[in-house]
Amino acid sequence: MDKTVASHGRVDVRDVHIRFHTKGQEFEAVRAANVHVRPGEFVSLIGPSGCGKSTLLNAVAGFLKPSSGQVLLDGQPITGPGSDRGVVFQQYSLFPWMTVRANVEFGLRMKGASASEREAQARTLLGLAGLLSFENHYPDQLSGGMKQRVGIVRALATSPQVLLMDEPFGALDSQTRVVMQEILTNMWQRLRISVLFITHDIDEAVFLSDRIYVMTARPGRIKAELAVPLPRPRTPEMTATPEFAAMVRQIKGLIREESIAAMGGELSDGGLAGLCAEVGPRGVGQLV
Ligand SMILES: Nc1ncnc2c1ncn2[C@@H]1O[C@H](COP(=O)(O)OP(=O)(O)OP(=O)(O)O)[C@@H](O)[C@H]1O
Repeated sequence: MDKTVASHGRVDVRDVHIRFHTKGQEFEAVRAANVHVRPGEFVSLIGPSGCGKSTLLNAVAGFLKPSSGQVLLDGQPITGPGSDRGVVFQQYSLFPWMTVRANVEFGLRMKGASASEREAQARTLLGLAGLLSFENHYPDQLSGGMKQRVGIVRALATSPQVLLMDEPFGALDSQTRVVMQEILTNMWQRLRISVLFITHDIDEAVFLSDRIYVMTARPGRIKAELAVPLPRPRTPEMTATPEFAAMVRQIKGLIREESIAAMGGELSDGGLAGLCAEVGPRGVGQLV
């Protein structure tokens, strides 16, 4: 379990276009996206609401097929969901009638692992997530942060090559969220699994990631690819460094342009400046 160098888990999204057909109309969600996750790398996708982040992640999960282009895992085309990819969503998806440990063991049971294998794997991962003393609790006895930790542990239990996380901390309060980021970065540093992570939170993306892809407003294209210059292991103190602040500022600027574009023609930069003069600086922050 304690891997230092990952040899599998390379994700290649090559020139992917995703179009939906609704009510007889074609709708382009993702255009010509190229995203790569190297084995053991932590990569985030960030962009304005509705730009196609979840759509792209769903293509990697195998929940939907791109209209064109390729999605590969370790060089093999992804044709559907598989146990080589663990998925964590914002909504907790635990079985309420099962204990924490039974939830974690579920995927292993499906794969035919023996009771002793299941128990050993579940207890190792629950220990890493600081949840061992809750193994016999039921989900409704846990806080939101704990439920999401169980969700992550459950996704990791079958030893996937890649962890796909769609706004996993989006439903948590800001303090819990920060603690969850630390727990996740510590677990990732220990396991070195490849991660593709979606977030709206720029600080979160910078703190966790090796690289960040910034997407444009719809149809989602890759606007920028940025390497995070912070060393590993990451510590909370790093969020107070000039490097961290500079990266956050850079991404904020990139997303701001796209958020304005996503809000349509009625808001130009000039129009926004007029609005800011009326509502004061707090109004600007809310728009970004
Ligand atoms: N199955 C679908 N059928 C039709 N349209 C869809 C479908 N799934 C997503 N869309 C549309 O595709 C666009 C991209 O959606 P997606 O959920 O991927 O964006 P997102 O960047 O993850 O958004 P958010 O940050 O708000 O979660 C949206 O306009 C959405 O309404």
